[in-house]
Amino acid sequence: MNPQLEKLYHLAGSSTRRIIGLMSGTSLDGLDIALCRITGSGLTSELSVEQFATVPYSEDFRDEIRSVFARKEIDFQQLCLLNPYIGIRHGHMVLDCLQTWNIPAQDIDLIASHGQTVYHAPKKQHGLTRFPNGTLQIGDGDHIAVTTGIITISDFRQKHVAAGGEGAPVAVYGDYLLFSKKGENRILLNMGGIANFTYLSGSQDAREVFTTDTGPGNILLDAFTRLYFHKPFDENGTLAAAGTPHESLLHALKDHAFFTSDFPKTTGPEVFNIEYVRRAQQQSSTETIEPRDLLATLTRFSADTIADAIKKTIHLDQYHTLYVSGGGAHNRALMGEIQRQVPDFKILPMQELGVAGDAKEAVLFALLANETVAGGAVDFGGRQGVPSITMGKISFPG
Ligand SMILES: Nc1ncnc2c1ncn2[C@@H]1O[C@H](COP(=O)(O)OP(=O)(O)OP(=O)(O)O)[C@@H](O)[C@H]1O
Ligand SMILES: CC(=O)N[C@H]1[C@@H]2OC[C@@H](O2)[C@@H](O)[C@@H]1O[C@H](C)C(=O)O
Repeated sequence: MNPQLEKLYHLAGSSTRRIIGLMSGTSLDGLDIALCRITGSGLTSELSVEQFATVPYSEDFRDEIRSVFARKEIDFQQLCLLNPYIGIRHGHMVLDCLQTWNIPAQDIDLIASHGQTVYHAPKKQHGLTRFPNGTLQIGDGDHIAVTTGIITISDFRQKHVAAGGEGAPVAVYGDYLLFSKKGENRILLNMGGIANFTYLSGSQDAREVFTTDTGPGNILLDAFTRLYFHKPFDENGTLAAAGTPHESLLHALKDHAFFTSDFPKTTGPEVFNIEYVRRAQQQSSTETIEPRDLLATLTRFSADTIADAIKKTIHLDQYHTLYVSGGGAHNRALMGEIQRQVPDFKILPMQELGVAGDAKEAVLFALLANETVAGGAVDFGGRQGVPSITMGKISFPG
């Protein structure tokens, strides 16, 4: 037997695994690195986060990615080169963290790498009937494995697409295994560049699980804060809080097919970008709006579309607790607006469930890898959007 395969075989049979989850999302703020200890698999998985760090991307690295990010037309050589380059850079970021944490690479069983999404094209968005849903994550797993010497599982979203999904949201699998609780209806809202949520029924029945993207989270707020205030994001939402939302612009922003198409659905910066807002400004004759008022309007846009998606898909006559994660949880203007729209919900930070909100997505990829080697497919009842599968491709270091 190939010794690497043998190693993996033993790993699959052992009771506990140490897995590093890697996530770099649509905000391009950096690489989230979560070292997790996972015991068991499936609904009996027990996970503890031993270490967590976000390694910020340098402005140069961000610009390299931006040159191919969510663009229909790109320099193809740049994409070809970024695929190994991001893998190698991510590998080195892991090694640097391990050194800081004083943990030898040999003590790590697996890396679970999401990669960098560069383009997301669900059918509902591209509209080309002869093509399937499409999504592309780069930063190849072979390069991470060879750079770190650690078996790497990567490219999770393709199996989801192959099984009929849109390639996202995939956090739902880990959400269900780690955070569903008998007797409590939970909504786990993640506000990164794009916002999404998972609904976990208090029945704990996997077939009642629901997940969808809702539209923009921070992505438009970041873009206009950068443009007008030369800062990476609207810290704590203070700029938006100093402005006044503009109703006709808000109306124009919501006038898009994404918001009327059926749930579940996914989206990305291919749709929600600066040009999207500029078009809505033209449509509502608000081109000269004050930057703070624009941010206040965009904050309402995110909050309204998040609350609308929840109200349209979940029966609100029952008691619900909403747990928030992702960078948007730090934005008080956004959080305040969401609470105003679902006044009966108890809103708590993800931390209450034992995982820090900023670490959640990286942790969930570690859990997906754990399922790939030691678990199996949970039966979500063939429900559209949550295929019953395990995901990821395995890369050996040698
Ligand atoms: N203190 C803060 N105040 C306001 N916003 C914040 C704060 N800290 C982080 N953010 C926001 O969170 C963003 C990063 O969030 P996160 O890392 O969850 O996104 P992501 O994982 O890149 O996106 P996605 O989940 O869509 O892939 C920042 O770009 C910023 O907009
Ligand atoms: C294609 C892609 O990378 N989508 C991301 C993005 O960021 C948030 C939202 O859009 C979500 O659907 C997804 O990530 C999370 C981790 C998911 O798949 O659950």
